[in-house]
Amino acid sequence: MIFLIGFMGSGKSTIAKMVSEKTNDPYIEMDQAIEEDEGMKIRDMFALKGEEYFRDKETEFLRNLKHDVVLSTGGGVILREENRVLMEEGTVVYLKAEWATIVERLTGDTDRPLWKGDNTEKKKRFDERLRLYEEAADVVINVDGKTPEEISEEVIECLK
Ligand SMILES: Nc1ncnc2c1ncn2[C@@H]1O[C@H](COP(=O)(O)OP(=O)(O)OP(=O)(O)O)[C@@H](O)[C@H]1O
Ligand SMILES: O=C(O)C1=C[C@@H](O)[C@@H](O)[C@H](O)C1
Ligand SMILES: [Mg+2]
Repeated sequence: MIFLIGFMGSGKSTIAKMVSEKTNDPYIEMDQAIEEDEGMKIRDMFALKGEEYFRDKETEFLRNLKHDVVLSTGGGVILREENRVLMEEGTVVYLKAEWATIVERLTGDTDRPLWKGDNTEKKKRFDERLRLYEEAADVVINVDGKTPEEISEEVIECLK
């Protein structure tokens, strides 16, 4: 089991897909799986049911994960201790991006419910999470200035 963790925009979906293609392990997009189970977009879940409801769905998803997969997690999966413990079942790879890289990639994005407000608010969320990503990670990969191809190779290398 490979868990890719990291802030919004760090490249989890891009890299999970690539690693899965190279290793032939199935790939699951956690946000998408929850949206399908709930029949609702995460943005709407946040608006209609609240963030805690979505966080419960994340924990339920991890509890029920049985097969060996490459999992692209949601950016906030590290917030709950239970999630961090559940992920100890597999190899947790943290895609670590500088703040500037995240801003460069997500400027103009309107799809992510927690990518909102001014830059100070967003940067605060980023800074508060750094420690939790580090704590949950078995492996840290710095992604700044690297291509998806290079990063996916690094991920595969560290699984050997
Ligand atoms: N190594 C890279 N170099 C340049 N651009 C990248 C790289 N990895 C991802 N991107 C681009 O950055 C954006 C965010 O990537 P991606 O959606 O994979 O991140 P994510 O971690 O899955 O984000 P989220 O948590 O919001 O789902 C996309 O437009 C993607 O094409
Ligand atoms: O960083 C976060 O808290 C989130 C990231 C996304 O992947 C989604 O899981 C959701 O928008 C919350
Ligand atoms: Mg993603």
